[in-house]
Amino acid sequence: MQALKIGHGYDVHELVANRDLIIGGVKIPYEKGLLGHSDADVLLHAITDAIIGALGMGDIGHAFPDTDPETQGIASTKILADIYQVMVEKGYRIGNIDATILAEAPKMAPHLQEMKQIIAEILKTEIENINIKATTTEKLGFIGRREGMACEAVVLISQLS
Ligand SMILES: Nc1ccn([C@@H]2O[C@H](COP(=O)(O)O)[C@@H](O)[C@H]2O)c(=O)n1
Ligand SMILES: C[C@@]1(CO)OP(=O)(O)OP(=O)(O)OC[C@H]1O
Repeated sequence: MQALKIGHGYDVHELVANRDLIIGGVKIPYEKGLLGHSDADVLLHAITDAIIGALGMGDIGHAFPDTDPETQGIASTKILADIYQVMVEKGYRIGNIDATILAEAPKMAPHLQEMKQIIAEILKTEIENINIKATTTEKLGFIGRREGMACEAVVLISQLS
């Protein structure tokens, strides 16, 4: 029987002026962007953390410390691609991913298909295996006040036969 493993990821970044808003590898037009040591792609970080979690290897900050000057401004597509390689070397492939972006604005819906395409390409899986959705928090809390965004992701990985 092929072994299945599940992982969960959660990430938060602050919204600030003079930063690009990059989510799921897509640059989204908006008045603010997410702050981070990397490009602060909250969706890719949650997915990366979910894969790392499924592999039982800790978290994204362990693999990519935010104190490393070498990775300042790194694209999170690169981080996800690196973790994908680790996953393959350990003998696993993606089963499916389900992720939820928590953001009051802007609308993510017009960009979800492109995000899924980018993620499916990096993880060498069918686009049908990737589900991404978005919700507001009904103007409540730091997300509702547009001070930041969060993302949750779950991933199933299965052993290569
Ligand atoms: N940043 C967002 C938030 C939500 N959406 C889409 O709008 C729908 C309604 O959101 P509620 O939080 O009011 O339930 C939701 O189903 C998403 O499709 C979005 O695109 N971007
Ligand atoms: C990705 C890393 C590394 O560049 O930095 P940030 O962009 O600050 O993102 P965070 O979600 O705090 O995750 C871990 C970090 O080590």
